[in-house]
Amino acid sequence: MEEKKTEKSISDILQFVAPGAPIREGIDNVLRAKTGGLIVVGYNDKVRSVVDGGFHINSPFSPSYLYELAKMDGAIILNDAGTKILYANAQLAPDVYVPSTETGMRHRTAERVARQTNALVIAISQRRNVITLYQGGFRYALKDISVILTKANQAIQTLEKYKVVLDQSISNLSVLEFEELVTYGDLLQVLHRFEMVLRIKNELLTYLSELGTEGRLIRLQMNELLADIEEEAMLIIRDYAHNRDIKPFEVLYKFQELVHSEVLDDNVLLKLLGHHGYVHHDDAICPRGYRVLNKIPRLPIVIIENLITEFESLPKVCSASVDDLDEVEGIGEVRARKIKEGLKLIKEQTFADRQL
Ligand SMILES: Nc1ncnc2c1ncn2[C@@H]1O[C@H](COP(=O)(O)OP(=O)(O)OP(=O)(O)O)[C@@H](O)[C@H]1O
Repeated sequence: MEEKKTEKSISDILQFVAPGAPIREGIDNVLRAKTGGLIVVGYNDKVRSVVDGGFHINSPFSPSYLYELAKMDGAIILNDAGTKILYANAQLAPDVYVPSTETGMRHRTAERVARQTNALVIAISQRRNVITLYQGGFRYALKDISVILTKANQAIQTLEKYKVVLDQSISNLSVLEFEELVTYGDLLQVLHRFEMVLRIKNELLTYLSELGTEGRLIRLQMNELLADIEEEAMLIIRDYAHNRDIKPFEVLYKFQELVHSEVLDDNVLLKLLGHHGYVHHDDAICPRGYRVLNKIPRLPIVIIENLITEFESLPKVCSASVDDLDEVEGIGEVRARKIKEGLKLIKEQTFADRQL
C-alpha cells in the first residue's frame, strides 16, 4: 500500500526521475537491458551505516555509466543531486526489523533502506519491467508514460470545461455588479469554481512532474488556459475582502494551499476573505470595483486606489459625475471623462456578452 507524503515532495521526486532527466535515461537503459538495479540517491551518515563493501567510483553521473555499473550485483550509490556516482557493487544491510511489504530481496532492501535512512531509493526490477521509488514510508511505482499522457490529456480537457464554467460565472458576476445585485451566494459560486479549476490544475501538475519533457505540450496548453486566472482571482479578492488591508497574494496562496488538502466549504472561503460570523446566501455584498476599473485601458492602480478610497464601491464610482471624478487626486478632466466612457463601454460589453 502506498503511504501518504506531502504533494510537494512527491512532485520533487517525480521530477528527479522524469523523462528528460539524465537519471531517467540511465534507469530506462537498465530496464531495457534487464539487468535490474538498486540505486540509492544521497550518501549521508545513515546511508553509510547500511553500506557494506563495494567499489568507490566517484565519477560524474552519466546514463551509460549507470547502465554499465548496473550489470554488477549490489547497489549503486549516487550523491544527493544525482550528479555523481559514488559507489557501485555495494551491499546494503538495513535493519531487518524495519518493516517491509515487498517479497524479493532487491525490493525489500530498497524499502528498508528508504525507511531507515530517508534517502530516495530506486529499485529497477529485472523480471517485472517496473521502476519503484521509495523514500521514508513513501512508495511509488512509476507508470508507463503513455498511461500518464492519456490521464494528463483527460485532465486538460476537464480543465478546459471547468475554465468555461468559471468564465461564465465571472461574467454573470460582472452583470450583477453593474445591476447592484451581488449576493454572498453569487460570490461563493465564483469562488467554488475557482476551487475546481485549481483542483484540476494540481492534478495536472502531478502528471506533469512525472512526464518531464514528455509533458511540454500539455504544460503549454495548461499555462495558456490559466494565464489570467490568478490575476482575476486577486481582483475578486480585492473587491470582496472584508477590508482593504487584506493582502490578495496571501489569500490566494492560502486558498491554493487549502485546495491541496480539503474540499472547501462556504465558511472556509468566507473566512479567507476575512468575513467572520454568519451571513446568509441571499445577503447583498458590494464590490469595491477593482476588477471592473482594471478593465479601463491605461488606468494606473494608484488612480484605482484613489477612486476606491473616495467612493468606496463600484456603484458609487459608476454614479459619480465627471466633476466628482475630477475631484479625486490624480484625476483631471480628461481622465475623468475617460473613466466615465470606459465604465459605460464595459457595462455595455458586459450586458452584450450576457445575451450570447
Ligand atoms: N542487500 C542487498 N544489497 C545490494 N543489492 C541487493 C541486496 N539484495 C538484493 N540485491 C540485488 O538484487 C538482485 C536481485 O534480487 P532478487 O531477485 O531477490 O530481487 P527482487 O526484489 O525479486 O527483484 P527483481 O524483480 O529484479 O528480481 C541481487 O542479485 C542483487 O544484485
